[in-house]
Amino acid sequence: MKTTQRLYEAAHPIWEQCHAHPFVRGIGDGSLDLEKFQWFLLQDYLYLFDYARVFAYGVVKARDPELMRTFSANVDAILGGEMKVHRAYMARLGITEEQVFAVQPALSNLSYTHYMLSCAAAGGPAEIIAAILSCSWSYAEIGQRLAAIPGAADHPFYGEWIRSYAGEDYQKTNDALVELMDQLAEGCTEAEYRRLEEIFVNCSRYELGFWEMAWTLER
Ligand SMILES: Cc1ncc(CN)c(N)n1
Repeated sequence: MKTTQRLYEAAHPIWEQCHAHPFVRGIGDGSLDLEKFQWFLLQDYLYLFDYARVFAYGVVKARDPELMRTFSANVDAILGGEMKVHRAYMARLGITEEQVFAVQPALSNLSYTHYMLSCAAAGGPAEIIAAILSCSWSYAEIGQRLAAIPGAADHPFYGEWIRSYAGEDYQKTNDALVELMDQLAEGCTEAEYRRLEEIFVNCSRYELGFWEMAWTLER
C-alpha cells in the first residue's frame, strides 16, 4: 500500500468530522454567518504566512536542487496564489492587510502553525511534507465535495472560495504534494513511517480544531 494511502486511512475519521463540521457545511449551503467567515479569513491569512514558512524550511533542508525548487515554488504558490483569494475577499469586506496584522492569532491557530514549524525544524523533507499534507489535501477534498453540491460553486459569496479549492491549479499542486510524499517516504522503515503518520494525524486534528476555532469565534 502506498504511504499516502496509509496516511489517508489513518486520518480518515478526522477528515470526515471536518466535512461534517457546521462551518464547512455552511460554506456548502451558503448559510454560514458572515462574521464567522470573516474571522476564519483573518486567522487563515495569518496562518498562511507560517504555512509558507514551513515550505521555506524545505528549501533550506533539501539537498536535491529539484526538491529545493519544488519547495520554493510552493512558497510562491501560497504567497502569490492561494492568498490572492484571501486578498480578494478582504477587498470585498473592506479589510486591509494592516488590519489583519493587528489581529491576534487564536491559540488553535498559533498551536497549529507552531507544531508544523517545530516538525519542520526538527525533521527533514519527508517530515515537512507530512506536516503540510493534511492542510493541502483536506482542502482539496473539501473543495471537491463542496463543488459537487448543486449550485454551491455559483454562490455569490462563498462560490469563489469553493472554486479556488476545487479548481485545477489547487488540485494539481496538491496532487504533486501527494506524489512527493510517496517519493520521499520510499524505503522508509516502519518506525520512520510511524513518525510521518503521527505528524499527519496531528495536523488533521489541528485542521478540525481550526474549523471549530472559526465557528466559535475563538479569540
Ligand atoms: C487552516 C488551513 N488549512 C488548510 C488550508 C489550505 N491550504 C488553509 N488555507 N488553511
